[in-house]
Amino acid sequence: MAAIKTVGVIGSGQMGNGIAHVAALAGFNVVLYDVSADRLKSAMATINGNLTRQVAKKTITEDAHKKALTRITSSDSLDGLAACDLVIETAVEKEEIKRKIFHDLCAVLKPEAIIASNTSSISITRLAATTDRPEKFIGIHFMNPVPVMELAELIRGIATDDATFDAAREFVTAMGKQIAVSEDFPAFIVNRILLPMINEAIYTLYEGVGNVEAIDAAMKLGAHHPMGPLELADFIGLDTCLSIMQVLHEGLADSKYRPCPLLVKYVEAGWLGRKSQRGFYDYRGDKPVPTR
Ligand SMILES: CC(=O)CC(=O)SCCNC(=O)CCNC(=O)[C@H](O)C(C)(C)COP(=O)(O)OP(=O)(O)OC[C@H]1O[C@@H](n2cnc3c(N)ncnc32)[C@H](O)[C@@H]1OP(=O)(O)O
Ligand SMILES: NC(=O)C1=CN([C@@H]2O[C@H](COP(=O)(O)OP(=O)(O)OC[C@H]3O[C@@H](n4cnc5c(N)ncnc54)[C@H](OP(=O)(O)O)[C@@H]3O)[C@@H](O)[C@H]2O)C=CC1
Repeated sequence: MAAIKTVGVIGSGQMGNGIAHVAALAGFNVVLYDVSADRLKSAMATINGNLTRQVAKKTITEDAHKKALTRITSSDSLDGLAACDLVIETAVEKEEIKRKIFHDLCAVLKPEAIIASNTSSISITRLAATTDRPEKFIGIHFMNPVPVMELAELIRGIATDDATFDAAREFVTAMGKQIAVSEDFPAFIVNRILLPMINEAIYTLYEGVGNVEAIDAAMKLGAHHPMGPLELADFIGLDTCLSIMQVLHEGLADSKYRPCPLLVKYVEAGWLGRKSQRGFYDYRGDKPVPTR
């Protein structure tokens, strides 16, 4: 298989901009695509801001910052991804949206290109089956924030061939990440363990066992988690948390994965966490204020 030089990233949200940032720093050419030109603009500003912070902290040089930026181009059309050797899909955690993206992407992509999904939970085998190249399809699941977290999970679908797995492993290693290989079961390893914990924290709030501050303080100070579970849920995005719990609940058919009704209510309200300025905390003022 030819070496990966140009990487496409679909979706320029928090994961998409993080993957583009780290891939460009690692020397890959990156084409960042999103349906919204405004989103692309703000993603480029976020990447520049995060690179600037790394320069200030002396983790990268100013030259590396400048070079990384020149390696990233943005495109508001999928046609912009035609020359990519690898495309990583990182749009919202909704299967029907991902299926449509893969359908449209296959029409423009060269036949030898690899397609990866950064999905948090959805079956790689099922997503691969919507493409014209299931043997060249793989799950590469980065963690948030991508520039900071050390891990990426690699998930093979039933048809993923060895050459694709090896190329993905090489790519992730070049990005400076460690790998955990997961079988293709709902939510893989990290989210199979992490999301039920977050969902349980929301039940703890729903049942009045503790308020937002008490629950987060308990897990930060009592279990040394870097963020409390409700703060982390806001950071991930409550829509994404709910989608992952729904995939676990449906995919494993076990009531222990039932999404907490309070999580459903927050998502229905459009209170999605940090990205919408309100979730278990309200981020519109100087300091986050608990909403319960
Ligand atoms: C849902 C899924 O599918 C899977 C997932 O990703 S689940 C989520 C996994 N992620 C986590 O669990 C994150 C848990 N939280 C943490 O580890 C930490 O709170 C954190 C690393 C995010 C921030 O740490 P902190 O100490 O509170 O903040 P801060 O001191 O400002 O930042 C620590 C470092 O991260 C960097 N950083 C923080 N946020 C960043 C961002 N969004 N982008 C780039 N760099 C960032 C900072 O520059 C800083 O770098 P140095 O160590 O070089 O100084
Ligand atoms: N948040 C997290 O902690 C993690 C998330 N993930 C996974 O990564 C993916 C993205 O998550 P995240 O970055 O948090 O989500 P965000 O909501 O931050 O970003 C999603 C982006 O995708 C865009 N988008 C929506 N529809 C399309 C489309 N049809 N084509 C292209 N772009 C589209 C959105 O645009 P608009 O807003 O205009 O709709 C938005 O810019 C999900 O699959 C998620 O499960 C994986 C690891 C960690």
